[in-house]
Amino acid sequence: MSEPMIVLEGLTKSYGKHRGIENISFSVNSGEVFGFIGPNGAGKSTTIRTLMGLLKPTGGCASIFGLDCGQYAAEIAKDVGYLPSENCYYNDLKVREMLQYTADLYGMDCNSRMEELAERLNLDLSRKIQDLSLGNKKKVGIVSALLPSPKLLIMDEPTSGLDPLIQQTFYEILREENKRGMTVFLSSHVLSEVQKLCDRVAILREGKLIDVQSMEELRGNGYKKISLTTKEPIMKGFFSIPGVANLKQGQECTSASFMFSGNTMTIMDKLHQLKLEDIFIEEPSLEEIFLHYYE
Ligand SMILES: Nc1ncnc2c1ncn2[C@@H]1O[C@H](COP(=O)(O)OP(=O)(O)OP(=O)(O)O)[C@@H](O)[C@H]1O
Repeated sequence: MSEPMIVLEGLTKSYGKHRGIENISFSVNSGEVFGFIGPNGAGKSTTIRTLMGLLKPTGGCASIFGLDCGQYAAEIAKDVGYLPSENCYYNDLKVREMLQYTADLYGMDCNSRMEELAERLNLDLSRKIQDLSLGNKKKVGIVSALLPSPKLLIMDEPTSGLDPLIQQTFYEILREENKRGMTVFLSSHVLSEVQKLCDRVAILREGKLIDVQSMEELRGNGYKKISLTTKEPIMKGFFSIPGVANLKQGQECTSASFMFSGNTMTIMDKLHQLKLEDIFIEEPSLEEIFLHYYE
């Protein structure tokens, strides 16, 4: 069993009267790719900034590498690559100079890695930061976080603003780095992204942790998505049986879609009673599995 690399215990941060995050507890193991997911305003950035020691918690505590995040922020930062949700750069610098500055901070010679990452992400090292598009600025942040080959990578919404092809390259890079031993903690409000990359995911809503699940658990919860049309109207309450969720019926009552988890024979018996015109039984997307968390 691998050691926890990040531990949050009852972590709370309020901004005066405004809620930030409340009583968040979970841990991220060494070697994991861990997703942190929630809609806008859920508290992802607040949590990450607290982990980086940029915000002081108003309750609870957090540690990275066994060190308290507030007290040992500088010590921790030596082994962490961090991509904030919004980056502030020295606009006058060229991309290469900016990245060299990062390498110097870590006291490392990262030239060949800089060239390689920039080439893969299609980032022009000779341009001035101020002339870059938002997406290209994001790439500077990504390269900067990856540059020192940190033990732990913490990224806040890394792919927002990146075009789909570059996103794919970014996912490849993360997978390779993870194989070589880098632990990854990333926040996102895009489930498909988390689905592609992560081993486990923490689900956040309105500042509170709702659940922590492995991708296998999420996938293996047995839900099937069933959509059907019938030749005759379906009676009201026909699908009021255990295991049916998110039922939606058409106005004419000749179509229905729902999620089902339970005994296959029970639902097959039910379906058998209908004069079916068409039926689709599919694996639901993560979005659909997650829906009930946010309803
Ligand atoms: N400096 C601040 N002062 C007051 N309230 C804040 C401050 N920063 C964040 N909040 C509040 O804390 C809550 C969590 O915000 P946070 O930015 O952490 O969420 P998020 O999940 O990262 O969302 P997004 O994806 O939109 O960045 C929100 O209700 C937000 O309004």
